[in-house]
Amino acid sequence: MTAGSVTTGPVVAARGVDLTFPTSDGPVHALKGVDLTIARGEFVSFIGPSGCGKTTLLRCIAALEAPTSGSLLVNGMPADDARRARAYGYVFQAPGLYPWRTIAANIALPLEIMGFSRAERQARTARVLDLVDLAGFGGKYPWQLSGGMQQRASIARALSFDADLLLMDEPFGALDEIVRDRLNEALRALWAQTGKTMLFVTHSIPEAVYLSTRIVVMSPRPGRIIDIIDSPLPAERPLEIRDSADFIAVAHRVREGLRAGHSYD
Ligand SMILES: Nc1ncnc2c1ncn2[C@@H]1O[C@H](COP(=O)(O)OP(=O)(O)OP(=O)(O)O)[C@@H](O)[C@H]1O
Repeated sequence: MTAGSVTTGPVVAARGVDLTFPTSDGPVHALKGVDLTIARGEFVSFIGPSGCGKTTLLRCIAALEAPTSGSLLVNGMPADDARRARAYGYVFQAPGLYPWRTIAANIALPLEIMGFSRAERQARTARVLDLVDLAGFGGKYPWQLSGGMQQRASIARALSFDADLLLMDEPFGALDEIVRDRLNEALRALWAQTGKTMLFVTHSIPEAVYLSTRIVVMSPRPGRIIDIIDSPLPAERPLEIRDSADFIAVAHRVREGLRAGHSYD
């Protein structure tokens, strides 16, 4: 068994999840009535305008926020228990690598905290560096790597303890389009190779459509799900698939959902 893994049942089961933040300007309804079931091995993207609750939903799954009401199970257990069982790796928009540590030492940090032996840390670090195509860069410092390579290193760090679930909050948002295309291809390959469940927040329609087996379209005030699209695209996805009729049709449906949920205020 890998960290936090279970063999059956959904990875995420959310029923009527609401989250209201009390603020000095009154309550903010970050999430309202979220119902969502995510099966093992899915690649699910969350897309929607700023403030629709994408990050809040990911943070609830990670037990970094607690819903105000509703039920949320991760690997069949309360999200808090799943966090303690190290059910997930989390990748943020900024790579968040410590500049005084080498790439390998950054990746090994969670393993150090978890008490893995030195030999095990080295073996795992080498394996995940290989998975993100950074073999040979472990001895470099973050500033010696491009932005795209740094983000791959942060994905490697999230993979290092082999959780079955990867939560990614706009990991490629700050990168230029060409680098982003390459990382999208690499992430699909990584997903196919590892079979992990991936939850991915993005503002980009092409990125969501290219990557996902399902796309969750969200809308703000209150943050809610307005559409869930099963992708008809094949597993094999060269970048040129973006010119196909199926791709364009899904992108169109996502855009329509975003437009319907947009209040223009
Ligand atoms: N800790 C907090 N306290 C008060 N309000 C919050 C807090 N965290 C989020 N919010 C509010 O909840 C709503 C949802 O925020 P969230 O960050 O989840 O949206 P998002 O869809 O991820 O946005 P973005 O695309 O800009 O990252 C927003 O109105 C936000 O201002």
